[in-house]
Amino acid sequence: MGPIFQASLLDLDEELRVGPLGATVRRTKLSRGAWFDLRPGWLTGADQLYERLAESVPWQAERRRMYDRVVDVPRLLKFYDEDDPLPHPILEEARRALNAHYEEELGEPFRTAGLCFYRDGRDSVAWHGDTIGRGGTEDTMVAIISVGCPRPLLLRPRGGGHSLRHELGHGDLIVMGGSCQRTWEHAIPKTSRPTGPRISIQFRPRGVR
Ligand SMILES: O=C(O)CCC(=O)C(=O)O
Ligand SMILES: [Fe+2]
Repeated sequence: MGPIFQASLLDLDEELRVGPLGATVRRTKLSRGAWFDLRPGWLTGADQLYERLAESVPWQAERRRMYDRVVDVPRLLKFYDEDDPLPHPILEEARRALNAHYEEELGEPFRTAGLCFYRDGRDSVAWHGDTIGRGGTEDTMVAIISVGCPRPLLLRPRGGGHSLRHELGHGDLIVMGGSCQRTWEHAIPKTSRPTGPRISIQFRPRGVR
């Protein structure tokens, strides 16, 4: 059993399902050919998904070399490669729906699913772009579903500049596209405010990390 997420009362009786995309998706253009799409509340009944993922995903604590030190990665991780069964059928459905909406523009399907578990406000992801694979040299897309407690996702132009802040709430979808991974950076900052757990599910094309 992971950290407790206070289920949103409104959500409790709702069926777990993905909503429509289409005209409900709002695109914001950034500089240098980057953009992001937002679809708040794409997943309804998301409490069930949060609970299942928190309990049943074999979460991994990782350590990474940072210069001359080895440090704990400040979040738990689990990567599902393209042929791995996803840990909940709604994620297969979400990926199919994302592909129906984005595949033509993306030029290939979303295939892999990376999961992150932010246990509390001390967990975070530092400024970065997903530049492994196609994301480093060409336009691509990364689609993220957020469940659990809201956390802000920050975006800033690579090399510095004003950052944009979007609170990603329970069931929300954000898709970063165009040149976003190589010309902009994103982060989930730490916070000292009491913050419950959040799980993010990132769908990416083959090879992008
Ligand atoms: O948790 C998120 O929404 C972002 C995660 C992320 O940027 C990554 O894993 O590359
Ligand atoms: Fe990322």
